[in-house]
Amino acid sequence: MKQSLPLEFRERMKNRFPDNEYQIFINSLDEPPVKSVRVNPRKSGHNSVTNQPVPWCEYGFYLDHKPVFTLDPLFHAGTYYPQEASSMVLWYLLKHIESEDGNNLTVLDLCGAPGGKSTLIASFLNENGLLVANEVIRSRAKILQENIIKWGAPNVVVTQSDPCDFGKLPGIFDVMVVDAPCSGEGMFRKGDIARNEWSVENTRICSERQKRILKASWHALKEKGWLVYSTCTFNSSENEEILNWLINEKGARVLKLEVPEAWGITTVSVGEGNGLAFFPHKVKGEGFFVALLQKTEESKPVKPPKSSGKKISVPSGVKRLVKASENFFFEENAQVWNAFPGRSQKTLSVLKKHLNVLHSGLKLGVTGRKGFVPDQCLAMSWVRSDQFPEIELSKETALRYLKGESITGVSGKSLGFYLVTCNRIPLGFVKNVGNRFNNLYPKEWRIRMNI
Ligand SMILES: C[S@@+](CC[C@H](N)C(=O)[O-])C[C@H]1O[C@@H](n2cnc3c(N)ncnc32)[C@H](O)[C@@H]1O
Repeated sequence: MKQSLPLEFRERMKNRFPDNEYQIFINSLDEPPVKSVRVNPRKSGHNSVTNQPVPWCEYGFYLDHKPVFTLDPLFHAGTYYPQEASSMVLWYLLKHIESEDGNNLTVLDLCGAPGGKSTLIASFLNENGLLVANEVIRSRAKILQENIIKWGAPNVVVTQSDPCDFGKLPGIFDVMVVDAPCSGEGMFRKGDIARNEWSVENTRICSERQKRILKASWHALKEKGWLVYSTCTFNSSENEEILNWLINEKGARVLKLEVPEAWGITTVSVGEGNGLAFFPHKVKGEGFFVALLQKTEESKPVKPPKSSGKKISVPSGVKRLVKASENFFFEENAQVWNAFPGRSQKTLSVLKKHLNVLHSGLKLGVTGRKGFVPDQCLAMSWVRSDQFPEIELSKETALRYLKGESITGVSGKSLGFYLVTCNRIPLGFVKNVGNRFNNLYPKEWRIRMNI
């Protein structure tokens, strides 16, 4: 039995709908949440995809039941991401931007953890695009980093920085996604936490925080750049009011978005355009609000720092680890090798100057006393070349591998590193040391659940 809805929330929502619709809306908040996943188009093999597509996102699917994701090796392999269906509408907005500006975009996901929107953007961008996935809270930034690595895209930078730090990077992003921390009214079906934490005062605090985040980072958007602003809440102080504030304070233009009626999305007029509101009694998804805005102000792009001019010699064995290695630049730091898309090298140097960069591109491995040790990031990457022999594991053995156990029952293999797979999808590395296969799966990613 869920906790009852806050009285003041009910009062506010009464004014949004006619009487009979209000009751249908309220009843819908006691229904179980809708289950959905978004698959990774660069890694096949997801076994729970249904024939019920999410209409506004090419790779989104509804599920009839919620599997225990932790017990599915393909979840750990980054073949899909459990994502709430309404928030996948970001795909539809990115399609709109693509129709005007193409797909070679530099995108910032400012409030990124745990990574739902970031992995969606990483799937959307082509190889010339760049995503900066940021999260200000350190522990959450680590989760974002893990999910990004599992997804396998080479053109992503993960940062842990305050929105103010992005203000030091004028005119750098074509698109900025601000999926703002909010009062979470749209999550009322998911449990009691959002209901318990809700208060009128909290919606006010959230609204102020949202303005602060936007004010601090606005400079980072290019002139004519796009802002995707979203929350998972219904109240206007965190939605329409924020858009009006952006119109008045920043001269932003709110786009008019057309959506098919069959989707059940409500358009809410703001300025010369509209926001899209997702009400759970009308759409198959949770409560959500999103709008697309365009910056009209001038923003002089920041100059990249002068390159050190230092050319390093990259061992051919390192280059061979990556497909189309000519498109990457390779860096070595304290014996750790990293590859990053050459086209975005200058942007990366700007980011490194002002932000706390946790991850950039593709960590290949470490050259130690006993030779090169490949990194987990390489196992997960979709630009890894076929340099490592594979060992296919059953689901049971794969789960034991993901718990950190060493692999047994494999014989007749030469010494060295192997990529272990399940359904031919890579999970990580093992090293055959003769009498056993050492498990190289990162300790902090291990499954702790009983299997
Ligand atoms: C709605 S969640 C983001 C969800 C994420 N975009 C996704 O799709 O998985 C909002 C995020 O904003 C972060 N956050 C909280 N306070 C913040 C602040 N003052 N500035 C920037 N981000 C903040 C939270 O830690 C949280 O990860």
